[in-house]
Amino acid sequence: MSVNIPCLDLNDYVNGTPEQRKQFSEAIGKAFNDTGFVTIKNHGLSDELINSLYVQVKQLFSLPDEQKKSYEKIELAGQRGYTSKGREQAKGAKTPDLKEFWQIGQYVEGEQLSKEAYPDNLEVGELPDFNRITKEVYKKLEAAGRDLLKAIAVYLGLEEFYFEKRVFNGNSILRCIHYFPIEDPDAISPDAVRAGAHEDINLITLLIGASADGLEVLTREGEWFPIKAGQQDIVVNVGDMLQRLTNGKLVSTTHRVVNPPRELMKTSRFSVPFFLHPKSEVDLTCLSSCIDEHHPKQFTDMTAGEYLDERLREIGLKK
Ligand SMILES: O=C(O)CCC(=O)C(=O)O
Ligand SMILES: [Fe+2]
Repeated sequence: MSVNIPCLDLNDYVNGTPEQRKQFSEAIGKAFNDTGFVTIKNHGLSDELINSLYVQVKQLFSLPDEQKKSYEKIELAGQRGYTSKGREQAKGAKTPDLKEFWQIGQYVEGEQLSKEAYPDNLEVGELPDFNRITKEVYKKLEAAGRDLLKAIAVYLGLEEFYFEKRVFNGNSILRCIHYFPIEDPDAISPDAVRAGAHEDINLITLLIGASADGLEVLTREGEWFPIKAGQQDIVVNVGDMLQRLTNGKLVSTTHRVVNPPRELMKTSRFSVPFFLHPKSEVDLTCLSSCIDEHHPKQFTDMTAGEYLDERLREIGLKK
């Protein structure tokens, strides 16, 4: 099986020569056409920041369930604060994922946006450093994501800054996930997994190296390919919104997180994806440059907000 997930240097795009920038755009476009996944180095997050993030994330999930549940606001559909075990399942799956998570949304600046689309973030009263560090991580991943979108815009033949105003104050989410220990493997439903096969909803996802293996991507040949954990590089993949906008030219690749082997069942896994979303009112109608007689239009016209709403219902977070 030949799967090539290239590692690209973001510095080549941000500070590179015109030739390096062009090569970066071509390489990310090719990978997104091909597997839908790349890894990125020089993303702007130091090892120290990532280590302190994981220290905080582990502390958060080691709080008693009752305390965590005081931060669970069902009416926010999991978009802010805590989501307890058993609430989210992959689209089309019957059994919920074996995980709990905490979500942080946009720190809106310079304009008034509806509280319905942008509820206030919840702060963890017990862990002031968690709030501070996750905010820094949010901002840094958002900045890296905006640079990646510039390179992607160039690849698509759009103006370099096409995405900038569309993602400014965008509805992006930083999700801190705990895949809890499976104390008794025989007690769980046979089809229960850490994260069932799914595609991400948003434009692109930036995923900080997880604390353990388990992430797998589905190749075009229909085989599952494992992504090694614990690397300093950030894994970046295409989400359904970018696939829609590009009429399928860029592929939103299916991925999942499998359960650990039996001897590691009682261990936790932590991971922190950043889902980069546009503003809710952004139009996701397929770009006309991506439609022709060989590539007929595949998706109905929708705004990002409408699409997000539909998907949150499908995964059980919104009723
Ligand atoms: O935990 C991971 O490595 C991936 C998580 C993921 O795919 C998601 O939350 O959408
Ligand atoms: Fe995902």
